[in-house]
Amino acid sequence: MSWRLSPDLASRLLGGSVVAANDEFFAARDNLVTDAPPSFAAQTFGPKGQVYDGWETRRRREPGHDWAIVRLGAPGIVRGVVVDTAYFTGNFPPYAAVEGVAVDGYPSPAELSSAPWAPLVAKSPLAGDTRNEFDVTDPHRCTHVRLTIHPDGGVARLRVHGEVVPDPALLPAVFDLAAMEHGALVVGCSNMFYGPPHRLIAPGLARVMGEGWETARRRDDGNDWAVVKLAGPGVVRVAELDTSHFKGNAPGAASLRGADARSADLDDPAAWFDILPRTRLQPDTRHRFPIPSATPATHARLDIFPDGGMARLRLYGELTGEGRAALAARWQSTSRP
Ligand SMILES: NC(=O)NC(NC(N)=O)C(=O)[O-]
Repeated sequence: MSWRLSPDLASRLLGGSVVAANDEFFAARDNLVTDAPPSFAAQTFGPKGQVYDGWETRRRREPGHDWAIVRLGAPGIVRGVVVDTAYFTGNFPPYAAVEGVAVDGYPSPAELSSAPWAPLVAKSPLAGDTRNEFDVTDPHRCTHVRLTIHPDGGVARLRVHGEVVPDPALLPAVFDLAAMEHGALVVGCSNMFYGPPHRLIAPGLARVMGEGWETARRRDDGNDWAVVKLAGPGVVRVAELDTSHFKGNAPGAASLRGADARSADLDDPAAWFDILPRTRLQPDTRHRFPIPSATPATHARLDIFPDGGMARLRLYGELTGEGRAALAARWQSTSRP
């Protein structure tokens, strides 16, 4: 799978935050991790100048560079970075570099400044008003990244795509096996006309309909679906199907099935067993269902009938012993020596 389809670990959707920057005279650093695409309205002048949806520093009058530090929403391995200079034309930085570091606990900006930063993207030329994409090959996990721009200017968004690597010490016995913040991933869906399916597994409650997964109206006899790769092999105990905010467009019913990719081919329909049989849903409701099946799954498939929107899917359960051991090994193997 291309890193472009993997979660943006820096995004506010996952809880990312721009914890420090040396300058943000023209436009606030916080905008770097806004989940929505950047926007622009010409001729909108505030007291400091033209208003930009991004991070923008003042013009340097002495040599140097500007920087911003992002705490990722979840620790993870970075596979690709987008330095998006959307709408910055006469004021984009000609060069940028990105570094990463994994720090335990909750470091202050001062502690981060002396952390052992490692290069993720070497100092590289940027184009203005462009999604500047960079592959990253460093295999170690990061908790923070630092964007450096040379010498100054504006960047609309910093996207840090990669794989979440959850800390096994922080996972209780029963947790949401389908949560993005625990390393789960939406690996396929039938339709995402109005909203991408990864929002189904984002942290917290959706605040509006636009924060959920929504398909187009179907005009055939089929139904829409999404498949989630779970945080690890586990047994689902309680499923939450949340149709919050979908009032005129909630699915009429849904079902959940599981499969174990370690022993079965996911393309084989016989691989899938019932977690929740087809069940009627109500609009704008957080439904919770106890799950009697004790069969471990690595993947879960949500079918909605026939189409519509879902705010969240939560699959609370336990990892198998093997699953927990695999997460511990991955945490170890992604540590920087
Ligand atoms: N017209 C501008 O965008 N000028 C300046 N930037 C802002 N935000 O006003 C600048 O010097 O980069």
